[in-house]
Amino acid sequence: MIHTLSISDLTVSRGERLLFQGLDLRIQAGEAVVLTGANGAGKTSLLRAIAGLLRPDAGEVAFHDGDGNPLDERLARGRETHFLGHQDGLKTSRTARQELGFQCDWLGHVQCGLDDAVEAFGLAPLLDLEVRRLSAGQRRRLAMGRLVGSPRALWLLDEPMAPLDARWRAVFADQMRRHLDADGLILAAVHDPLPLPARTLDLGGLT
Ligand SMILES: Nc1ncnc2c1ncn2[C@@H]1O[C@H](COP(=O)(O)OP(=O)(O)OP(=O)(O)O)[C@@H](O)[C@H]1O
Repeated sequence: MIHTLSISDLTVSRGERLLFQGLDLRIQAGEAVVLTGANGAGKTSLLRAIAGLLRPDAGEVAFHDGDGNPLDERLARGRETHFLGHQDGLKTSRTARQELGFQCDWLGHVQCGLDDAVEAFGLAPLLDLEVRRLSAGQRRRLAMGRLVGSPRALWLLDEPMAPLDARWRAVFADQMRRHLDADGLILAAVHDPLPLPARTLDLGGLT
């Protein structure tokens, strides 16, 4: 299981633009880090680089277990990491039930986790609706169901709270606390503070 995420001397550009260089960051089990910075500073790009969806120009992203042994990058990313991006990544023609079932099967869930996801994010009344009929906040709650329905150590979250109302923000904050208590790791790009203890990495950038 991922115990430590280490980013060393990371440099990322998009097109001609250098977003950041020489970036170092270490996150351990039970820790949350919030990623701040102006629009376009490179928060999403950093999350994508960690997830293996964007190739950095230089530097290293490494994963280690609790004994300090290096983990295979592909397995750490493919089996132990959740990436919740701006797009919820849901198929709109399926019902919420079908989509949650599909997503959690694909990600390797256990059945009780699926029930927990429904319970955690109040999904029961939505399960027979097509995803296309859900509001933005309801879709985000469905997408969040994956985090609980298919437990993985590292959560990479891109403005996770954005479409949620106050009630569901509080619920998600509680889920994040539980994840940290269970030795999970969280890196979340945010524009508003997260309601939990977290270190901050500011990518700065022009407004
Ligand atoms: N596919 C792409 N090709 C070229 N440039 C891109 C691409 N995606 C993003 N960029 C550029 O990279 C820069 C960083 O974008 P990124 O989405 O990482 O910023 P961000 O900090 O997450 O911004 P926001 O707060 O607006 O979500 C921006 O200038 C953006 O225009």
